[in-house]
Amino acid sequence: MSSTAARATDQGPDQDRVWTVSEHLDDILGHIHPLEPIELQLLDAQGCVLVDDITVPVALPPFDNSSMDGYAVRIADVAAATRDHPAVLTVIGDIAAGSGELPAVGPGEAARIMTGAPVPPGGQAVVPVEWTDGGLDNGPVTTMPTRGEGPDGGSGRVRVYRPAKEGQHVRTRGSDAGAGELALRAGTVLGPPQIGLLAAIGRATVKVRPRPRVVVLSTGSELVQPGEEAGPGRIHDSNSYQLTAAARDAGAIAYRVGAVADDAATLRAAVEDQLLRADIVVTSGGVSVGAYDVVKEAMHEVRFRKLAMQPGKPQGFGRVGRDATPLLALPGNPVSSYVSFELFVRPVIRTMLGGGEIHRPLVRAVCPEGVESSPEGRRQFLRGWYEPSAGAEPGTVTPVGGASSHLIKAMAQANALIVVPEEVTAVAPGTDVDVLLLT
Ligand SMILES: Nc1nc2c(c(=O)[nH]1)N[C@H]1C(S)=C(S)[C@@H](COP(=O)(O)OP(=O)(O)OC[C@H]3O[C@@H](n4cnc5c(N)ncnc54)[C@H](O)[C@@H]3O)O[C@H]1N2
Ligand code: MOO
Repeated sequence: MSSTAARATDQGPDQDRVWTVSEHLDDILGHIHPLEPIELQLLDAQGCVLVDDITVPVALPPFDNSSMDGYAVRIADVAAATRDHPAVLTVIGDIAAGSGELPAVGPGEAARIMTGAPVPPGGQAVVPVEWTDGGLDNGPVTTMPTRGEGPDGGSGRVRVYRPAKEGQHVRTRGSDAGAGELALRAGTVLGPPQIGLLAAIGRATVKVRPRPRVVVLSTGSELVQPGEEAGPGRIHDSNSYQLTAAARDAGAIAYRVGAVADDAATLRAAVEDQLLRADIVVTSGGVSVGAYDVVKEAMHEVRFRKLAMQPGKPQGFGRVGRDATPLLALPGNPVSSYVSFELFVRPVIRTMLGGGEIHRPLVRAVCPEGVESSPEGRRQFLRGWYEPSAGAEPGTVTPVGGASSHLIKAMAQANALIVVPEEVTAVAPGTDVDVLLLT
């Protein structure tokens, strides 16, 4: 063993011990903190966690406004209106959404008003245009005559066929939220409706914990980029794509770095180059016991260990560079790297985000087929297809493909991981199992 390799392994009498999944996760999360808040433009804050309570600065809506295209009227004027005996009112003008100057509606008068337009002084209710003749003196209409035809539709008067109640079709000032009311609580994850609310109350920016920036590097001289021909003995680099997509899915900003060849100096330089834009570095491959295990060779700050899990036995974790950026070194087998991401990298991203769920949901489900064998002493994560049940009963889960960690197609056909505990070596058909949901 070279001196570099000696430093790269957990030290002491314990160095060959096998770590449990939770010990490794706890060790990692013990070094991870939510990122420092920053002020972001609204759309850049999507999916981020709000740092402060946000209050409504001015009432929402800010003024009484119409919820219908119609006529602003006085109640008394239309109280006795019927189809046979309509109220006939003088139309004094148009009020469009955005109007600043409002005509006052006096007795016997109506103002044509559009949805969202401010209700004018004197206007006590809005009668929808469908309750009127639209000013055309030809019975009820279904739409308003357009602007070009004049506010009164030609006659200067409108016939109203139904009475209206005070405030009918008027959305009052503050009916959504009053000034000073709590709009969003600190800790809220900003989804589309929350971003809409912030915009509605006039906020252009908001203080949130930013998305962690994850740099994904794959290692291996056998790797060829998709789109290029894979020559003899070579394969396409799928891990860097899968892991970058997984990082985005977890809420991170992810940068995929093309595969780095199995050369320690090249890998070290590539990692150091990336540190400037990384809150987390994820590598795939090069962590086992082979002669070309480059991550182990290059990253002396990383502690490499064996975990009691399958797939995903070899893992590394350390902090690199001036900012002690966390680096998670995942095994290269495609299923191993993805399962490791879900178990270890996703919680790191979610912890840095500072809110929301850290882990994928874990449910119980019946496994009608059972599991023929599972290695003793290792927690197995089998790929599965989970179907929820219609009622309160547990759903079902069916294994997809075998246990081997090169089965990329089966992984892509699964939506869950069946968790078989360390002490269980077989699952009888029809037994309940733990299932980690991946969607
Ligand atoms: N003698 C032993 N050999 C191995 C052991 C062991 O304990 N003793 N552990 C096995 C296990 S478990 C795993 S997992 C792998 C981990 O190996 P590495 O992390 O060093 O990964 P590589 O050797 O670089 O690659 C493994 C496998 O995955 C393919 N690969 C790698 N990168 C990619 C990528 N970006 N896209 C697609 N496929 C990739 C690579 O070609 C190999 O087939 O070690 C076992 N060996
Ligand atoms: O642990 Mo390896 O990750 O089984 O293929």
